[in-house]
Amino acid sequence: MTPGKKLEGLVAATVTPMTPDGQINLSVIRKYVEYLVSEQNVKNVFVNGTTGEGLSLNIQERKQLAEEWVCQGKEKLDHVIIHVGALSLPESQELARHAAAIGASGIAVMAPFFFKPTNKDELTAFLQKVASEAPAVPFYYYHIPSLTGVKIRVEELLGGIKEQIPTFQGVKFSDTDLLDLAQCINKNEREQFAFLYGVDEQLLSALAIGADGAVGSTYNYLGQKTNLMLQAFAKPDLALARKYQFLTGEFLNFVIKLGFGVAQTKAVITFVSGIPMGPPRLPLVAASEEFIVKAKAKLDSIVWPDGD
Ligand SMILES: CC(=O)N[C@H](C=O)[C@@H](O)[C@H](O)[C@H](O)CO
Ligand SMILES: CC(=O)C(=O)O
Repeated sequence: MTPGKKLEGLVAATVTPMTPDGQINLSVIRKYVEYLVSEQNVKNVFVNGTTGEGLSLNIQERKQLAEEWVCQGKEKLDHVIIHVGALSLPESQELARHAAAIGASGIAVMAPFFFKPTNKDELTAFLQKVASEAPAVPFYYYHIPSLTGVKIRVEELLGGIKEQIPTFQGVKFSDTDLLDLAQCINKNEREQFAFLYGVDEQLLSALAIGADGAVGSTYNYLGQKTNLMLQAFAKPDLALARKYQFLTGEFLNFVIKLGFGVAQTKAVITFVSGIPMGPPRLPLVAASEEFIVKAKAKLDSIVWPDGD
């Protein structure tokens, strides 16, 4: 891992491999790391988040997964970010201390979502109590209002945040409100925060407004294609960049209509990578055979540009 390097480009939100009987399967993580680096050209991971079913795992499992990712990623990955958010503050603090102790390159926290913070000060207080347990580890806020129900605008949250949380380093922004994202970027130019977008199907729009990169589930299997989109955008060859976004969007639009969530993501990564990611944990249920057949046919049917 490369400490101090600003987080940018693509970050894969990893799934948690499970055995058919529902235990976490640490044994495939070494291969998973190799696959991401060599097949997808993705060198950053976000572990135990939404895609990783982090909130469906117990503390012990979350620690074991964090350790395995840091250990396997040490030589091969640039950043291993561990999501340590939890409903219970002491649990979240324990996970933050653990992530620091094992040498994670960053930690992220989503807003607690059963009893919810109702304003910026309450949310900041919670985040501060977690971040301060890992005083040498870059801290990211994970904004995902569609799942947490916490709709406090990030623009508002960021005002003065460095004073409260000196390790604050950026935001994983999983919302479609690009006005909020734009204001965050515009108002925090001096801070060197990383803004990582989390709605993969519209990443290009976020790049246009200044996002530094992206964290998402689809970079597990569309990472290489999305990297070509980033290159086209940087060139800039907007027509080519749009072509990539249209095509990744064509796949996502198709699977979203079939019903697309973490279970289906696990199935897609399994057939693309050949690594068995296993079933999800209840209340999620495994993707159907019919979904797998249709999704695979769709992905195979897409004709990608040459990329140069
Ligand atoms: C709600 C959710 O899981 N969002 C993911 C990350 O934030 C995305 O990567 C989506 O899985 C992706 O954009 C496909 O809809
Ligand atoms: C998508 C994402 O970042 C997550 O799974 O947490």
